[in-house]
Amino acid sequence: MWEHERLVVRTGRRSGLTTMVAVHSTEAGPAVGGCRMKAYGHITDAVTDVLRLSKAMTLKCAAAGIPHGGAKSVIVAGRELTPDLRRAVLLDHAELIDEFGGAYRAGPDVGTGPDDMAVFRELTPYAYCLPEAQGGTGSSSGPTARGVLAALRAASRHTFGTDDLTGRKVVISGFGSVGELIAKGIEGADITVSDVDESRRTDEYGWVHPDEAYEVEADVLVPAAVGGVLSPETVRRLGVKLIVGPANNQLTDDGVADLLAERGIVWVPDHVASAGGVIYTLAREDDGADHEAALKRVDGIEKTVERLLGVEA
Ligand SMILES: NC(=O)c1ccc[n+]([C@@H]2O[C@H](COP(=O)([O-])OP(=O)(O)OC[C@H]3O[C@@H](n4cnc5c(N)ncnc54)[C@H](O)[C@@H]3O)[C@@H](O)[C@H]2O)c1
Repeated sequence: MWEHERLVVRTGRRSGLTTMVAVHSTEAGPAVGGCRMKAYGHITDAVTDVLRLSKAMTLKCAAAGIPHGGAKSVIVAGRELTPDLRRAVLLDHAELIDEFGGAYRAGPDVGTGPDDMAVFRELTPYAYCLPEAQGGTGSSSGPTARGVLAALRAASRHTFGTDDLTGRKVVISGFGSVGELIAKGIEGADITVSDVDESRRTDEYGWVHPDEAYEVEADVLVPAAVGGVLSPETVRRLGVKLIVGPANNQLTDDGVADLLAERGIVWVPDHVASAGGVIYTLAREDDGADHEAALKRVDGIEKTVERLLGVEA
């Protein structure tokens, strides 16, 4: 069933590259969501991604109690763009964002960052997270990681009876900006990380090949790379008790949640665990909250997860 308000796919007049915006819902308020820049095998894969991600943003805002709807945008491009072509496609995309007249407001996502948001701002006011030097809140990775750690505390109390993870084994799949901050924020645990990018390997933590990350016997699994990692097939092979992480759309379909429950594996929905970035950004940039007050709102994810799992306070 078609449940989105709007999907626009456009060939950029400067770059010749395809970009798209999907607005899932503006019922609760203007729709917010990141702009993903990524290579896709086929254009239909990008459309599927933008539709799923925008819907997840509606759920994320609702679970976080934010008066916004969900949207997402995609720039179909790999990492090999020249600086000129990158700028051209960003300007093309900014033009498209602006046509939504504020119904869609963009932030960074995989493949884009604060500098790209500054390029958007040249053509539209509807971009968050500009670099701090330009008056924005910059990367949201820190608040996102903080929100995951808050979710992890509540979920650990539910699963293990304590939020002290000393001596427990934790596997983090995706050792990027959020994954690394999560690793730093977990005290006393035996941490193993995994990434498709071998250059991310470090002596500080154990290392497992990405193909095996979902088979390791451990207490906690933190999906911090890409979506679609929890399928009926992977769930059968999982050797963990708790899953909580920032990757968006972790399940290949909703039925996988039932399979996890059948196996007694606790899973914190990603739209709850990964909301720290959007909570922080909107608190600072829309509501004028200061850094500490915005972080306090991010920490509210702990209470949300307590309620979700029925944890005794
Ligand atoms: N940064 C945020 O504020 C934020 C907010 C909400 C959700 N998320 C989600 O959290 C996840 C991580 O975000 P990030 O900002 O750290 O991204 P990132 O690009 O910095 O890191 C992702 C890492 O995952 C690795 N990777 C890619 N495919 C992989 C695979 N199949 N197996 C293992 N590793 C793989 C990449 O090499 C990279 O190091 C993403 O799914 C993102 O959508 C991020």
